[in-house]
Amino acid sequence: MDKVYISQLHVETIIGVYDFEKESKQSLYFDIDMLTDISAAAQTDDINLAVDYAKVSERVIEHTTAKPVELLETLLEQLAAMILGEFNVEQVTIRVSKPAAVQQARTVGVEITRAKH
Ligand SMILES: Nc1nc2c(c(=O)[nH]1)N=C([C@H](O)[C@@H](O)CO)CN2
Repeated sequence: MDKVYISQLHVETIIGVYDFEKESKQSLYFDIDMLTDISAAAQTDDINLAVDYAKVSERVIEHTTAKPVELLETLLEQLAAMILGEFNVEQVTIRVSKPAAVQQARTVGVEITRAKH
């Protein structure tokens, strides 16, 4: 299967378990791998037959900033369902990093893989 990907998409949003995290935005960085068959897009040179990484990026930013959640896990499940539901993607892997969360670590985060069933 082919892959369309987005690397280090930066989004500022309210996210976190603790009260202080609900008061100011933090940076999240997303890496998204989307498995899809690119042959129809390649043969026709038609963006409408491609998984448009710009549109996926827009939707990820929109969803992430729309309604705050506490856990990265919750956000990733929602984003995976959105991408599989709205785009021609068979399987998606999303990794989110929250670099300010643990002072002693360069970054921390969560990664999930979900497929269409
Ligand atoms: N597995 C997770 N662990 C933690 C999360 C999370 O979303 N998933 N979140 C926090 C806090 O919000 C943290 O970022 C603040 O330091 C802690 N652990």
